[in-house]
Amino acid sequence: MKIPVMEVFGPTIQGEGMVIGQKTMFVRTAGCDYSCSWCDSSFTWDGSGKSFSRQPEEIIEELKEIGGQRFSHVTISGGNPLLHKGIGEFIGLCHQEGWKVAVETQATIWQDWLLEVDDITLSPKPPSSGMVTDFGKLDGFMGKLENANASLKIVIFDETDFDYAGQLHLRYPKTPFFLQVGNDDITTIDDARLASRLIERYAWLIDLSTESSIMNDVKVLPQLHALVWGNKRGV
Ligand SMILES: C[S@@+](CC[C@H](N)C(=O)[O-])C[C@H]1O[C@@H](n2cnc3c(N)ncnc32)[C@H](O)[C@@H]1O
Ligand SMILES: Nc1nc2[nH]cc(C(=O)O)c2c(=O)[nH]1
Ligand code: SF4
Ligand SMILES: [Mg+2]
Repeated sequence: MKIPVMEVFGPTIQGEGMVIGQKTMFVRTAGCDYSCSWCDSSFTWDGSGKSFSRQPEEIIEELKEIGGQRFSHVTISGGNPLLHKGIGEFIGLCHQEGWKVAVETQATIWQDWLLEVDDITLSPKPPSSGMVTDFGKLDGFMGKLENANASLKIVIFDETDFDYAGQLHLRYPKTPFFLQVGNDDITTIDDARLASRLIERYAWLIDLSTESSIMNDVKVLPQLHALVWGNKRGV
């Protein structure tokens, strides 16, 4: 079953969340059921980017062409990869190659193949995104992942987002919980200025977290790739 692919790149490092720093390839799929106001990958869904429909075997070949022997971990992001049923077959092929597989999703659409994923990052969206979380649906989603290696990663832009994250952490206390600095300048090409802005925002988020009695067992992270490469695509 074909999968619409936007870009394949790497090896690079995972810049976010539960396996931050992990050397990995990326497969970015097209299409999203959300339209977050601050989406740093809006080219996957706003019509400004071009995707190609690929069979799972063709994506495996492309990964080998680009990454050679220099990787053993593949991260599937998007857009929302959970829109695509064909990814199940792709994950099976990655495992046959001996590669681990990670997925990034906002946790709005279920596919049974999610249970085959080695590192699952769930990123429900805070109020600043303009999206509204269906908590009932999310409960069902989290329930099915009880025995999986899943984490929650919430992007924070303001104190309302931080309160939303607190609610989520209280609702799912057993799920490893990550707070991530929001990038509020996703178009600048001034990398030095962006890095200093993001470090400032990181300090602000650390302060909020250390002062909170809800956020005790949490990890507070920047987007490492944004600090290293700014808003550059394909890294
Ligand atoms: C582009 S999304 C694709 C996967 C999926 N649609 C999702 O949102 O989880 C990948 C990750 O980037 C995060 N992200 C998107 N825009 C961001 C921004 N401006 N600042 C910080 N993180 C951002 C998302 O919250 C998500 O965790
Ligand atoms: N290096 C790097 N790490 C990432 N972590 C999540 C990404 C994404 O866009 O999903 C991403 C990305 O695009 N690049
Ligand atoms: S859910 Fe992810 S890809 Fe979709 S609009 Fe939001 S940040 Fe972008
Ligand atoms: Mg990104």
